[in-house]
Amino acid sequence: MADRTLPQVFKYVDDNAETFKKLLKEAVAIPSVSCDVKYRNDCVRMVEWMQEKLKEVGATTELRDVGYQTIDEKEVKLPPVLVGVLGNDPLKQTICIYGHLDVQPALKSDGWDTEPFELVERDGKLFGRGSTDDKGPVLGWVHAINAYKAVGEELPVNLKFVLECMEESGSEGLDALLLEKLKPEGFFKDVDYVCISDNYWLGTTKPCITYGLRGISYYFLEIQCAQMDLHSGVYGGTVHEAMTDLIYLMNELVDKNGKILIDGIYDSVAPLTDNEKKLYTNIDFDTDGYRKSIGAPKLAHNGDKEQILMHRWRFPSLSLHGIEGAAFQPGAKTVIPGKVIGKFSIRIVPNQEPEEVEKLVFDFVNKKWAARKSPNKMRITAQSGRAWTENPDHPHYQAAARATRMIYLTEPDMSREGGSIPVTITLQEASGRNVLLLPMGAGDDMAHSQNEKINVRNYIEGIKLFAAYFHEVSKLPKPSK
Ligand SMILES: NCC(=O)N[C@@H](Cc1c[nH]cn1)C(=O)O
Ligand SMILES: [Zn+2]
Ligand SMILES: [Zn+2]
Repeated sequence: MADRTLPQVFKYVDDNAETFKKLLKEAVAIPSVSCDVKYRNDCVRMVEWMQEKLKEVGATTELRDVGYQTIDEKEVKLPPVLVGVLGNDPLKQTICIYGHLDVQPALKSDGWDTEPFELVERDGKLFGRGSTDDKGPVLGWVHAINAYKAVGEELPVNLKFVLECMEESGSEGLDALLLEKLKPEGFFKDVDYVCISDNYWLGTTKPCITYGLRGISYYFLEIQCAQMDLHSGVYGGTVHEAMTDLIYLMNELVDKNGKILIDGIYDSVAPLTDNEKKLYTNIDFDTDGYRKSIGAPKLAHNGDKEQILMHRWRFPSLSLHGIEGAAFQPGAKTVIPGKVIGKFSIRIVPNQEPEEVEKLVFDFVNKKWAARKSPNKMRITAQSGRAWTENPDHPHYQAAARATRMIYLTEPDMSREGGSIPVTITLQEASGRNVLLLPMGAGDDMAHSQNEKINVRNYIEGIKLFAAYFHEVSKLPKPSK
């Protein structure tokens, strides 16, 4: 590739920033919320919209059926997975790119300043659900490909895409597609590297490259005391209330300092080595800025930087998320809910296995339930995905670091991340290749929260970063089998 290609690509990206924003606006306008079946057609529409974008850059695409999920004993069709292939030159490196097109739910009434599914630009930021998680980054790959095409240069790598629309809901059906269909069909045979852009910088100014994620073990704890909701003036004092039982159980799970109270939960956590300990000391992380950015009065662990990073990245944490069936709307509703479902999750870490964690949680909840001696019905179910770590000393990471330096003129931090992308470890195992997370967004993007955004700078420079990453990976030797 001629030396002037990348500057031309970067200029094209700068010159076309408005077009890239417009496309993100179109993507954000499709409310592809995976956890609510009401939006299932929008998820399918989102996948089809993206299929068109891949076709437009010349990829061959397929929508792969991944079957059904069971919701309230009903079978609901899962959105298809978009699989794409662009280029098959045996002399080039092949990168497999994964991303997701679904989003977390969002309502203006949750406290958004603007409509969540309408991308709004304000103060150099693009606000909208999915702007940073993960529609902006997924579109970034397409824009980077387009930029090479627009300046008349061949893409220096072959690409394979796996884009799903169920990531925010446990990636149902995806592992089976990857391991039982795509792998036997030979999809991974020529894959040399795997790259995912679905996380964020640690802070707001310094880019990073990510080599670890926590897994997630998500629980639904259901308690039923009656066939229907009850008037508390008529029935209060006469029934064993489901909500009272649920609050009791949920309060037994974790203490006020965040210590998980489930017996044995810390037993298999990978021990902290002296070498690993030193890593946390060298990382640039402004704990007070982090605290202020979320408006918290005080952080856990007395705000100690090393402890905060370790508890985000390499220790498990348990969060209580909500209660279905509870009167969460404003107003003094006086009902006794007949059935409530408490939702909580544990972010799991190396070397915790989901099956082992689920058993510990089930045993603990059953023990507490037996001690409670409630006549009500209790049921607990779980869905889980494993933690992932990778070797950050690999040439793939060095290539991504060179690309990052080219765009941001600074050394990226090698970081881990507290969130989860369940399919990462599956891709690592299915391909047998080095997997790398290359974040586009900043640490204050507020993914999953109110007013999610991506900075215009991160979006546009991120597209250049992806183009530079293609260039740097193309120069790597083919990894040995
Ligand atoms: N950007 C990754 C992300 O947000 N992942 C989700 C995954 C998940 C799993 N179950 C529910 N959500 C996360 O919460 O980490
Ligand atoms: Zn995501
Ligand atoms: Zn997410």
